[in-house]
Amino acid sequence: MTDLRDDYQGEYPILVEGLRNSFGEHVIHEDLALKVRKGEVLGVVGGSGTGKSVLMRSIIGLQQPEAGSITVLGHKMGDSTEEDSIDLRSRWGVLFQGGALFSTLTVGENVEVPLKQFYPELSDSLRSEIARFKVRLSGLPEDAAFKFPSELSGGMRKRAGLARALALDPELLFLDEPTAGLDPIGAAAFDALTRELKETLGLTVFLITHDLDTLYAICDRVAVLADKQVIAVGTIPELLALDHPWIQEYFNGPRGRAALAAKDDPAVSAEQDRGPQVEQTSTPHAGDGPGMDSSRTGA
Ligand SMILES: Nc1ncnc2c1ncn2[C@@H]1O[C@H](COP(=O)(O)OP(=O)(O)OP(=O)(O)O)[C@@H](O)[C@H]1O
Repeated sequence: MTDLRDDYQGEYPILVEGLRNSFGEHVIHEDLALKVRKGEVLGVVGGSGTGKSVLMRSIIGLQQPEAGSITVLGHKMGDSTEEDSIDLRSRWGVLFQGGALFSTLTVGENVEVPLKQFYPELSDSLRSEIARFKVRLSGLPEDAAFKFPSELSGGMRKRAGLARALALDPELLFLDEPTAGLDPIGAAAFDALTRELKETLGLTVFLITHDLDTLYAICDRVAVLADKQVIAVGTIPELLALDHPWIQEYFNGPRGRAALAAKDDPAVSAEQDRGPQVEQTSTPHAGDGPGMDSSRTGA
């Protein structure tokens, strides 16, 4: 297998341009563009059904787009040889909604699945040792490796899913609503773990969430999906400077204000305030509402 791990030096490990997805008459994305920066946690938000999961599935090759180009770690999706696309798949990890663990396998065996698939030459003992390490890395006690998913709490199952996503030492981590269904303490702990792993492992994280606390706590920037496109990308203060109605309602509504009030870490706040200028990635059109012209995108 070709090893492409060292050949990517670019600024944007994920580049999406002109993306179109539809199911029958139902157009989900039209001319959607997005650039994910290396080493950032990018939050992806949008109303229900705006196509956040379909976007993620398109990026990781589980959804064949009708048009557009998607470049991941310098490789154009769809253009690679079979060997290269297998190699590419080993460079990202995915935590799907609900964890998607195999219920008949223990946690450790779940983590071993991708190891077996991509590195069949590993001995059983080494594979099992790596799996136990990933389990611990995800904040679970080592004995969790020997338990079945049904024996774990929801929060522990999420961590088990994360352990599997980290099995191959990925450069990119995709998380689809990781804190959904967790109690506030469990959700905060998962957020802290995500941020810590991102820092220590140098991950780039694509994070779909409805959780405002998560956005405030760990996201470097947030991309907003609406009207079939990514209508804006920026730090939360930058997004708040736009007077798009959905953005205002989302971040400035009662829940948004509560999340802001709950955010008590000044370091996170300072980091967000220092963030880069907001990018407006879509072409403004009638549905974008007032304030989405390019003269208003800078915070
Ligand atoms: N395989 C499919 N076949 C038909 N329609 C689909 C398929 N997958 C997704 N859709 C539709 O595409 C739209 C976008 O779905 P998607 O799951 O990406 O939304 P989302 O933004 O992630 O929503 P939520 O926040 O509720 O999870 C929805 O209307 C959904 O019904």
